[in-house]
Amino acid sequence: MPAQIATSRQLLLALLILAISLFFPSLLSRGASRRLTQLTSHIFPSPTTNRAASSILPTNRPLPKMGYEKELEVALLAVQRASILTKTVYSSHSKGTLSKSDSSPVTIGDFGAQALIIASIKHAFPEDDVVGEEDADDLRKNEQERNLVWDLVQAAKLDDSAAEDKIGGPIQSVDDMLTALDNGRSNGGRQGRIWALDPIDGTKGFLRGGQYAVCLALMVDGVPTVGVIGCPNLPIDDKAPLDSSIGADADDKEGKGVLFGAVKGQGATSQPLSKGALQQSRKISMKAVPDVSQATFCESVEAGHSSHGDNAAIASKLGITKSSVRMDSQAKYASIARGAGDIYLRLPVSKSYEEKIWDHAAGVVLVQEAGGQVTDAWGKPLDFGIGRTLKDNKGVVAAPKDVFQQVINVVKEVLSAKE
Ligand SMILES: Nc1ncnc2c1ncn2[C@@H]1O[C@H](COP(=O)(O)O)[C@@H](OP(=O)(O)O)[C@H]1O
Ligand SMILES: [Mg+2]
Repeated sequence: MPAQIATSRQLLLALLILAISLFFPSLLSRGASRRLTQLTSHIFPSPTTNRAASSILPTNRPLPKMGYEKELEVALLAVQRASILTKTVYSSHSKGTLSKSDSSPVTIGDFGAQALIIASIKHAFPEDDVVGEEDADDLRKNEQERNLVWDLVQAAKLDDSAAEDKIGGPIQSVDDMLTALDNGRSNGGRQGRIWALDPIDGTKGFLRGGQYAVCLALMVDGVPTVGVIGCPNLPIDDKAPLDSSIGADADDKEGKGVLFGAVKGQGATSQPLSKGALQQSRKISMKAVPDVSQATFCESVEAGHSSHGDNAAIASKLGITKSSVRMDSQAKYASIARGAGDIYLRLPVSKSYEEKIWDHAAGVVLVQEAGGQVTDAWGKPLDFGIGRTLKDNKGVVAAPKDVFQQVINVVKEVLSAKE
């Protein structure tokens, strides 16, 4: 009761000061103005204020519902279903690999997962655009490959029929499958709702028997807003230690498969990536790093994707003596978001390479919502609104907010020394 009286008094006081500030702004001292901000933020807490506090202190309370519930649910189910397909291909001997025009590999798993996810999005949100990594050109030319993908697409189903219905049920025909694949050709942009999809991120890891991820993000007016990542080969246990074996022992399926989700302003979660209904998710957050020299940093397995030499120089300047954890795909973002690792370094190898939006959008939402910060290697915000690539950015650095500045200063030092 006394608390209620105090709150209504505070409310009256805030309204009074607000009225003065509107009609007689010059009468308001800086102190009164600060008090007004404190009072209003206490009485009407903003989602951002809540997020900053909750990202440091993990809690088991359910996340507040503040919009994008349907987008998150559809994305989680779509990624869950596509992951069933990718797991089938992962465990089969032949992965139907083709070489793309940029000589990077693509498998029947990439095509099948993209078709399933885009069909789900178009069922739930027919007006939305999709920037997908793949298209149907190769499948239209290659009947054998097309039939293999069609078999996979028909076989991948969620156990829960209500969940299947939410994402539109099975794709009805080969033509519908090809159309779904081709619906990923959007050029992206700054306006409206655009999904960024990487059906199998870390294809080289997928082929090697390492980590890979099914990644989907909704961007609203160029801002990554919903992010979902399925990691079939990561341990379910958020607290499982992250060491160099993470990218190598993926054959052992016991206790593996995680589905991560995040919505801007609402925090990030993980849950097992099983075939059944979505499970109770756990809130995840980045680990506090009181001493950066004790941090665990992650980098690509592929030296062609991120400069191992520059990453090592940065780690050494930060006093980090532990060797890096190398793993493919956005499993790196997911791993630091749940506090298994701390820092993700992706220093550019080639000056001309433009990072693709589908390689980062989902991971960025996850890390930001878990209490981290992500920029390019020069500390510039990543601009997802200029098209299919991050053409105004070079490289990527992700770290907990508390140590971010310290890390980016060293990254810039190492980059400047090379200029
Ligand atoms: N020269 C390069 N520099 C940076 N990234 C590159 C690259 N060549 C390819 N990539 C991207 O690196 C992604 C994999 O990242 P990682 O090394 O973190 O696993 C690839 O995604 P796909 O595997 O979806 O093609 C591809 O888009
Ligand atoms: Mg990728």
